Amino acid sequence: MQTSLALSLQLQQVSYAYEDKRILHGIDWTLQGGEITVLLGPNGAGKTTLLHLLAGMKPAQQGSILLNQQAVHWQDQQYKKRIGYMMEFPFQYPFLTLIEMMRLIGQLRHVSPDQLEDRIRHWLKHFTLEPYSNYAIGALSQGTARRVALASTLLHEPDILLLDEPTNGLDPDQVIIVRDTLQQYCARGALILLSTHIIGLAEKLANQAAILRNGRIVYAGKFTGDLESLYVANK
Ligand SMILES: Nc1ncnc2c1ncn2[C@@H]1O[C@H](COP(=O)(O)OP(=O)(O)OP(=O)(O)O)[C@@H](O)[C@H]1O
Repeated sequence: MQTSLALSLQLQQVSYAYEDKRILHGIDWTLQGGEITVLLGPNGAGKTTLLHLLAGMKPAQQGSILLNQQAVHWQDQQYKKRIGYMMEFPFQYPFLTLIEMMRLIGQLRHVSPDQLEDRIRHWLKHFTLEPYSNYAIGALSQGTARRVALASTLLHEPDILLLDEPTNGLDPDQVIIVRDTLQQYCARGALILLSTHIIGLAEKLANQAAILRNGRIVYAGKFTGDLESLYVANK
């Protein structure tokens, strides 16, 4: 993982609209490496749109995104190499086997051939996916497919992880594994931002929260303990 002591990701006056429908309104917000931040907000608040902008899937229409104080272009390949983005509904080729798909993603993310097999083995073991190695992706349960998506996201060792509702469909054992994995990954200096509707997970996982309502950040900062009250108080 490429880690820098002062990893920071900053949004300055970032706005976005779908045609004439304004979704994000002049967002100013800074995220730091070595921290897990949860992004909370009601359905339609703009969480996924915000993650898309940070992942470089589309450009901010106004404002800038800065990595370590340097503005980044949304198509900057050096920036994208550092990003691991897991979508809410990850695209997976249903006809490839699990191992074939991980090899494909590893190659697309430029993992060197001499490291790729070791990393695949590591993450398959970590997420108890080994028994499914030769299953077609389309035959996996929702929770198993989601673990595959997370393992694939980590293959190129990104130092910025953006995760859209990563624990949807996982059983409690797997939620705990994902939580512990993200905490260990963060301890290596990574910057982790995830959206979730599960307050209990957010409380156990993160120490930073942001609340997005109607395209505006109404709270951003540290929290301890009762996140539900903080959420309700920031309407
Ligand atoms: N491609 C699109 N074209 C037009 N409108 C869109 C598009 N994608 C999202 N929207 C609208 O933008 C708004 C914000 O959507 P977004 O998915 O970012 O919200 P969200 O906070 O992630 O919601 P949820 O919690 O339901 O996943 C919603 O009103 C949605 O309908």
